[in-house]
Amino acid sequence: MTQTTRTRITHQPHPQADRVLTAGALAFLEELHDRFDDRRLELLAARQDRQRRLDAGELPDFLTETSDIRAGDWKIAPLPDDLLDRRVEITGPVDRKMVINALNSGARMFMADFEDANSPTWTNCLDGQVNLMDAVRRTIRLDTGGKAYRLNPTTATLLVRPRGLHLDEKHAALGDRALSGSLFDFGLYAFHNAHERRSQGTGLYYYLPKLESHLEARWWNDVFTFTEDHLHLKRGTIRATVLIETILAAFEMDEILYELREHSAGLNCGRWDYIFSYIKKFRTRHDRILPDRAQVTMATPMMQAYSRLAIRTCHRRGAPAIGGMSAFIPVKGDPQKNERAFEQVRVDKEREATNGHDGTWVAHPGMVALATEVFDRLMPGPNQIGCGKQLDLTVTAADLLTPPQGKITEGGVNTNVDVSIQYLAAWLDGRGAVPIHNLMEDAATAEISRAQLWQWAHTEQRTEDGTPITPEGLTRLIDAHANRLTREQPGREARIREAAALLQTLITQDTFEEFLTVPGYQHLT
Ligand SMILES: CC(=O)SCCNC(=O)CCNC(=O)[C@H](O)C(C)(C)COP(=O)(O)OP(=O)(O)OC[C@H]1O[C@@H](n2cnc3c(N)ncnc32)[C@H](O)[C@@H]1OP(=O)(O)O
Ligand SMILES: O=CC(=O)O
Ligand SMILES: [Mg+2]
Repeated sequence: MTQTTRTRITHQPHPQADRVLTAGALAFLEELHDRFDDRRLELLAARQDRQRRLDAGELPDFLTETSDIRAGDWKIAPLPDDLLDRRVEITGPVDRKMVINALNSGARMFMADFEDANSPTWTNCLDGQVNLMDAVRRTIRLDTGGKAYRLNPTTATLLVRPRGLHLDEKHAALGDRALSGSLFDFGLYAFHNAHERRSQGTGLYYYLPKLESHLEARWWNDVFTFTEDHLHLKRGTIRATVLIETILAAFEMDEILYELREHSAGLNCGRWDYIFSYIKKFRTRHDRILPDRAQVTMATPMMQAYSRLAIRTCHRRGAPAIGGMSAFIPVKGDPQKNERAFEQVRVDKEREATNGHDGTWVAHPGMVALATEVFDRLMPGPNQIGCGKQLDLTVTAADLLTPPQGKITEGGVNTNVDVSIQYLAAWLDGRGAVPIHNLMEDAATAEISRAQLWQWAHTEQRTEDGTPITPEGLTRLIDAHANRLTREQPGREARIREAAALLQTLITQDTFEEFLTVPGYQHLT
């Protein structure tokens, strides 16, 4: 254990810790912690209070106390030039090779992810900061022996997604409290890159994950304002796109934009966490059960209402509404499956562009050209903010809350077990995004799988053929899948058993775990 200013770093030194955890950077993190961490914990407690009310039967609705904000005529601050055209955004973990590949991918934007796509090991989190510092300075390189990675002359604009409010950085503590993962990721990127960014004529651009209310947006806005003052940055140097990826935030889109209006760069439809949040918030309600994960597509009325409302809300406020991630990725060695994957992505992107989204997300460089072609064809200008689409739309609470029709199938149950074990095993290995059955899987998609298993077992659902879904039955299924996976993946038995044990606890315990990454983090070094 080493003592550095007031912050205790409780892990063996990272080889580049001297670059990242400088005295100045730690002092800044301490300022953020002292000013904002009590409020963060209060906001997390407020989430629990809200959950208790939902468990008692309350349903979300648009807030009465903020109706003047929804009715009012206001706009977010004008967008900087480099955030006007965001037609294709690639996302990926903060791994060095991925950062270079994503910046070179031809996408307009790259969201470097400390959240869903990152397994927050100490190494990954500190490596990520080093990689971003080098990317901002354009010195990032990698030689793998077989290949030399360098930045192209033209690269994507960088956006950074810090961890959500629920995650701690357990390797850095102040007093008896771990630092907030959000403030750690946000603060280090801001501290090390603000002045470089300013000298390059641009700003610090972020994505904010998993917000559940406009009060959480207010917290982030206060963090931004303090940071700008502290680092002597002009107001609005920091701009953030908020992911609308919880069912509760869908009822507060205007309010979230309003709170962040000096710092906003719009909203994004984070569809996977949105589905997870719907399951989580209504976990005990028999009238809100979702069918198999594969059936909850963006074409369903509930998901269409959410995406169209995001577009309408953003465009009334001069803000971009970015679409979401199709989980289809290129399929190697099977041209037919590959063609189907591209077709799925094409349909998804055409739906988004036609509805009025101003850009979209792709998971893989192989999908950049396709998504760009769709948006070039259907979005002639840099964005669709003034296009008038969705402006006459009315979305009711029922539109957002009515679950899509569909079935729970034996295949759906098996897929959820299989994907959950495989993803957890990868995450525990330090990989936060992986291809499984030719789909991109990350923390958000895996959350859907494990949350469905808990909900189906605890609300006594049956598959379409009448088989009851029970904790005991799921335990047997987890064992069977774990046995098969250990045979298929020699050398990984211990990890697969660890993942299976974690999954079993998550889905058989009486209480629903808020995030799988919270107990999972206890297993990570
Ligand atoms: C719900 C949400 O939050 S979505 C946002 C969070 N999720 C993500 O960001 C997932 C991003 N995608 C990925 O991580 C990856 O595409 C995966 C894990 C799904 C698949 O990765 P791989 O198995 O490595 O794919 P594949 O082998 O086809 O990669 C081919 C090349 O593309 C690169 N690549 C693949 N995906 C990406 C990406 N998102 N960004 C940059 N480079 C990428 C690989 O590094 C590899 O490079 P190389 O040829 O130089 O070695
Ligand atoms: O972060 C994105 C999502 O879909 O979840
Ligand atoms: Mg998400």
